[in-house]
Amino acid sequence: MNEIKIFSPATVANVSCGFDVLGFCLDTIGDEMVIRKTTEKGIKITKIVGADLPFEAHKNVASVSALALYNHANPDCGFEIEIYKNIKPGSGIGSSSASAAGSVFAINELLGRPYNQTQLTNFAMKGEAVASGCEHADNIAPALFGGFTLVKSTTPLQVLQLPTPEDLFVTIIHPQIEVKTSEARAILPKQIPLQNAITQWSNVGSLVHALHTNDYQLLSQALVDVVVEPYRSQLIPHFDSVKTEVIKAGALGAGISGSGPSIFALSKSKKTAEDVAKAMTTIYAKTAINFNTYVSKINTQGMKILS
Ligand SMILES: Nc1ncnc2c1ncn2[C@@H]1O[C@H](COP(=O)(O)OP(=O)(O)O)[C@@H](O)[C@H]1O
Ligand SMILES: N[C@@H](CCOP(=O)(O)O)C(=O)O
Repeated sequence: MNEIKIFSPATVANVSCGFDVLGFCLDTIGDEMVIRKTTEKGIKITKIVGADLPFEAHKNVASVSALALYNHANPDCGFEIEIYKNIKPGSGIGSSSASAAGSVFAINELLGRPYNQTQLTNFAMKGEAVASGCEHADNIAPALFGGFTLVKSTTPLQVLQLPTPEDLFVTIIHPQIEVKTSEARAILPKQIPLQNAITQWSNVGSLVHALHTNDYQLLSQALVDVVVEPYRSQLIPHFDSVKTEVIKAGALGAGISGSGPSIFALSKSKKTAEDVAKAMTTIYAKTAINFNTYVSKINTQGMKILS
């Protein structure tokens, strides 16, 4: 095989209580990428459609992660990368991760799969670090493994795959203002009060238990973030109203998707997720802010090979 076309999914990191460790993968939103072998050695970005992103290999996260794998594998060919962006950069639904994870997934396929998902995650984290200033894996892991993931540690990298309850649906609203992950990280405090830490780790444990036991009530109670949300929600206009209205519409809970500005909500059925989308839309429709809404199942497969 000399060429591959893939669907590289959007992801929701943090899932309220799990800053930098929890994430899940989306089904209906994602980029497409075409990667092909070349006789000329090295990694080149040859086409970017849908976003204004750098072509320089050391600046684009897709080539940075691809180079990490390439330098390790030292194959006797090169690769060129085409990126078709559907996930807006700075949206909070893992735009940079989709590129960073997509390129290593595709090159691994073209090389006959020498690396496992954990090794691919490690390579992709090098790209993610260019975008966010930090090697976090909470978007990369669900993009590569699919479903819900928990990053137990990054050094050494250990990713736990969590179960996905059958009826769980996600609603996303993306108000079109850009929040750079690096900036949304810079505003966070370096230390947190002990009582907040206790609340947060009790919620992370409960959320993981709820996924294992299909306990939607516990899941709803656990979708709370007392550590990061109080700071970042100030960057997102109408965040509090959206949260209040989506709960009235039947959502189990809602929070900031990744570093924002997207807001996610989880619901127990597609119908409720669609009602939640209407509630979100009603709020932003009254403002001058452009927005997109999406309803998606959790994608348990992760990356998809299109051809
Ligand atoms: N292939 C790429 N896809 C998306 N963003 C990229 C890519 N390469 C570099 N970037 C940079 O990464 C930043 C967007 O990443 P980030 O702030 O983490 O947003 P997101 O939450 O959407 O991933 C932008 O500064 C963008 O220029
Ligand atoms: N844990 C990170 C996740 C960033 O996600 P993104 O989709 O905004 O890139 C953080 O919260 O900083």
